[in-house]
Amino acid sequence: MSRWKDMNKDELERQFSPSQWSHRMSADDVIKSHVTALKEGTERARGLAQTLLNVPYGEGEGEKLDVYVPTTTSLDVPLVIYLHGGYWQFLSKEESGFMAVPLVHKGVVVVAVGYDIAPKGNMDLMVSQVRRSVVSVIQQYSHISGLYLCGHSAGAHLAAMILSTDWSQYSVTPQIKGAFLVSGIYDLLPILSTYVNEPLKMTEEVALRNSPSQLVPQLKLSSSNCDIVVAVAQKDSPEFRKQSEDYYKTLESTEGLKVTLEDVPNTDHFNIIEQLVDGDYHLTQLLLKMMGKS
Ligand SMILES: N[C@@H](CC(=O)c1ccccc1NC=O)C(=O)O
Repeated sequence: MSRWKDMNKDELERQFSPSQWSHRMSADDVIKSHVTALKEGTERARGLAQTLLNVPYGEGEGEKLDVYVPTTTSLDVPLVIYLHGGYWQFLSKEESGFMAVPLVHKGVVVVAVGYDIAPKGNMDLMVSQVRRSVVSVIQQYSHISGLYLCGHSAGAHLAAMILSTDWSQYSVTPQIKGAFLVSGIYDLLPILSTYVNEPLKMTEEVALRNSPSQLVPQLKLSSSNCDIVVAVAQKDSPEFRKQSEDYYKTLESTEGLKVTLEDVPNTDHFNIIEQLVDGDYHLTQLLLKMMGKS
């Protein structure tokens, strides 16, 4: 029996307000500091790496991505696609290149994908956009040695939706070697009646068809060779932690999937991802190891 169904609206909204659970700062300050950290990290990456900014992956104004390119003579060049968080209604690719410095330094291409956040975009559109961005990336970068995904929060949800795609409707079938799902939401039903859904305006039907927890059979068909890391912050709220634990358990009990749960000590919902600017951070090391670049 899920706990969220027994909660009143206030408690549910508290559980799904990550900023209220930080052990480091007040709610307002942790969000301000998060945006600043991501912006500064992205500016630094744009200064240090070669970049291709605003590359279109579709016809829409918001269907653009940024590429951070390593200078390397190696033939073994993995590529990681980063999907930003922000509850499908905040942030953009403009502050999503922050993780590129340590990765590009090790010879990894980093792609930060933009998508139309709410209220401009809705859930179906965002999922369709990020799926098309993956197709576009593999068409443009056919020489890479491996394709990886990393997503934070709402971006981890979108990454899990990519892993759960029936690619028969697309021109190519991406082979995703690994996925890093950081502090994600995998069951959208609990947020339907909260403030998070106000700009999204999801119905129950929309929430169900866009919940990775409902799509595990498709994930098994499409992504059976993918290494999946489900990472969660020690200081994430109990309901956020439950989302990761439940999704991990469902994947883990599905035969043929390689999945690990990383409970990252001393982190909250925000610095669990911010620290990817640091090459020595546990998750950076794990990501590099997954790509054979540590
Ligand atoms: N109301 C949410 C806001 C939030 O999640 C957020 C806000 C701005 C930028 C990013 C956010 N979340 C995750 O990246 C919270 O309580 O944290």
